[in-house]
Amino acid sequence: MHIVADENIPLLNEFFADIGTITRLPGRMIRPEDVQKAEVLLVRSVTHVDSSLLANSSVKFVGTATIGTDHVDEKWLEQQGIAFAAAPGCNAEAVVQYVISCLSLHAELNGEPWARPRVGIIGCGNVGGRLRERLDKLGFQVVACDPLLEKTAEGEFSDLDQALDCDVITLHTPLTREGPHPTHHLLNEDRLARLREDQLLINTSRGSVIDTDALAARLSAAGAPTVILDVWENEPQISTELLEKVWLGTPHIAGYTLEGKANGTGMIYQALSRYLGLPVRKKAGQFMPDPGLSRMTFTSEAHREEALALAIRATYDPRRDDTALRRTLRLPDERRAAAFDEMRKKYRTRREFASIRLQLKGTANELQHSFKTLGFRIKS
Ligand SMILES: NC(=O)C1=CN([C@@H]2O[C@H](COP(=O)(O)OP(=O)(O)OC[C@H]3O[C@@H](n4cnc5c(N)ncnc54)[C@H](O)[C@@H]3O)[C@@H](O)[C@H]2O)C=CC1
Ligand SMILES: O=C(O)C(=O)[C@H](O)COP(=O)(O)O
Repeated sequence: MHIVADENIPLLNEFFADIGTITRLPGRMIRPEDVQKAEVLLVRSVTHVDSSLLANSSVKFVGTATIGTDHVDEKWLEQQGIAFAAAPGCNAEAVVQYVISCLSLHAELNGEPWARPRVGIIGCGNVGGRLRERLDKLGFQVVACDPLLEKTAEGEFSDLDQALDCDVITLHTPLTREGPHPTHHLLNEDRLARLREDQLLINTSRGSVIDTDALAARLSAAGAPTVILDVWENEPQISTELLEKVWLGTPHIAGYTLEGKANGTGMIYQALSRYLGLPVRKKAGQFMPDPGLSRMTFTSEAHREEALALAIRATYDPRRDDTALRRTLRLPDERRAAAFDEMRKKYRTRREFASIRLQLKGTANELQHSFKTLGFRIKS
């Protein structure tokens, strides 16, 4: 069996070498001639999978090791009888931890208590729903907006305007252009105009959920909100004007923990195995190496806010990725897009909170509860 795969999918050999022969290609460079004789195509978010790529191919199964599926024409695949599998929720935990890190950093730099702001979560699926639950338990006031879920899911939901009125607004919708609640340019000029200077807006969904030109203009006007962007319109050719104006900008890596990426590969391996009628023998967890940082200790002297900030930041500090992305502003225009992709390709090994075991010596129960809620493991 011939498998064509994006070279940035981790653990390709470990999961797929005994299923077929793997040809690895840069995701943005996969061409019709590359897949013509392939039976299986494995991609990440940068490969557009549609009739123009697959019309003359022998591909019978497409897997994307990502949560988002806006790069795949699922309707066309279905019409052609080509099986398709994505990896829902694979890196949801990574994105949640990215947002929590941003919230904690923002609170610390503004000298504000950690759980004070009201957080508006727009899109409450795997990422937003998990974030909602965690922030609720940590004592945040959460305003959840998800018009597609509100009729079926438990819990209270609010409308978009209520979510957009919160101290923090965080976007977790898919990118959609059709249906009753499309998200393309959901945050348009009109909605962006209503945002206030005291608000923080975080986008880890897809760049096109916000209108770039309108956001750049809003950030140049008086009373602009603080903005953190992980995702951008027209990646990898992102707007340098916008990058200069946001508080933090990262190169679409919110989901890039080792666990999140490996889960993505594991999920499409499972789907392909089931499709081929093969036994599912491997799991992402078996390929996880020991983390570089495996233990931290806090004593009874530990102050809750500081201890949480320290542990969160030791695991992930968004300023590091922001600094690296901002460095690309110095490059000539023609090299910037490649540098964006290169940063993602060579992204360091980032681990999740659960990879760290905390030793708590006589600390208050409240601190233990917060650490557990965040997902750290406590050494008893
Ligand atoms: N920055 C990154 O590295 C990553 C980005 N993502 C992006 O995050 C998105 C969300 O991920 P998940 O939560 O796992 O997806 P999901 O499909 O589990 O949840 C999305 C939720 O958004 C809701 N929604 C749809 N349209 C809406 C609208 N107009 N207003 C409010 N809610 C709406 C849906 O009802 C659903 O509950 C993905 O589609 C992907 O584009 C996902 C993983 C990593
Ligand atoms: O899972 C998703 O959806 C994402 O946004 C991915 O984390 C993006 O990573 P790449 O597929 O672009 O490597």
